[in-house]
Amino acid sequence: MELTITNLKKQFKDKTAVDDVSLSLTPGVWGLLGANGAGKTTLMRMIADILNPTSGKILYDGKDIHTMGEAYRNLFGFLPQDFGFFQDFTVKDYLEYVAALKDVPARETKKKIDSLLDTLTLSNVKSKKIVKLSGGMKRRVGIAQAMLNDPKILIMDEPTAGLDPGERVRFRNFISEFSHGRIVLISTHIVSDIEYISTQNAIMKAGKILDVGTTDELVKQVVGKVWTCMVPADKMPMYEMQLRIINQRSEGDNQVSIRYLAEEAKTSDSVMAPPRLEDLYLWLFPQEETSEEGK
Ligand SMILES: Nc1ncnc2c1ncn2[C@@H]1O[C@H](COP(=O)(O)OP(=O)(O)OP(=O)(O)O)[C@@H](O)[C@H]1O
Repeated sequence: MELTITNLKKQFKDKTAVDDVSLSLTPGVWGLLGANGAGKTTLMRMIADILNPTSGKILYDGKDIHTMGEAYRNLFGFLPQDFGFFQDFTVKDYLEYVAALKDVPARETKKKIDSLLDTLTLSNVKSKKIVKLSGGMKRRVGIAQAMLNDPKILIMDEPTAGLDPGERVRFRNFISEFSHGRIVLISTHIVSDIEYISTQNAIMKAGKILDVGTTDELVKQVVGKVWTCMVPADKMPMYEMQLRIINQRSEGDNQVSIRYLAEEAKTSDSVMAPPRLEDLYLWLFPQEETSEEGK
């Protein structure tokens, strides 16, 4: 199974949101990383066949997705970033409605919904109206609707936004298990949410794919550029000005341990640290703050 994206472009008036993207998606979890406005949502909407490319092609096992119509939609699940719910529906009614739209066979609907509600810990709110749910619960209902038809291709735009730490861990495990034999593409700002489950990552900047690789392959770019050291707390303002600090933790005794990015050690006691995907992200997107909620 393969989704082949070739020279894909989307032009909005004078803005090129997706600029000549070529990418071959194979089964596994794909992390799509990029700063705000990089073009992730636009790319995902074209893959979901709800936005027409200006030029370029998307082929599913050699067939143009535009010509596949219903057949493509049947093997597809999509969680958009802005999810317009039917707020007055109960969770169960809403999922039944989506299941009918997606042609899930009636005899399988109840079992499928119950199983998703259970996995996404929504069983005890299934009779509640969606309008009454918390943000994280609504997001999980969104994830459930995307998965109702057991999709072979699952595209999720920021699925972990609003999930609490426990929910994120469950989400990661669930997606990791689900991805066998399927293509799962996830965009997120929360790098740690995909770093350990992604088979491959694609890094997007200004409409282009900068790099594609496993987490281990990609982080090689910042080997030798991530450092840790201890500094006196009262010197922190100076270090904050001079260094690209990724993390800091007060260690008591007026000491702060810091993790920073630099071509070479900037203090005599700095120790080189093994890089993480977040380090690479910050190296590539220096102005971008990563949201590490839930950590
Ligand atoms: N319908 C549209 N009309 C005009 N410009 C658009 C439209 N949709 C997106 N853009 C622009 O295209 C660029 C890419 O936007 P897109 O939403 O794809 O980025 P993103 O990587 O998903 O960002 P975010 O993480 O903030 O959602 C942005 O500059 C955005 O303003």
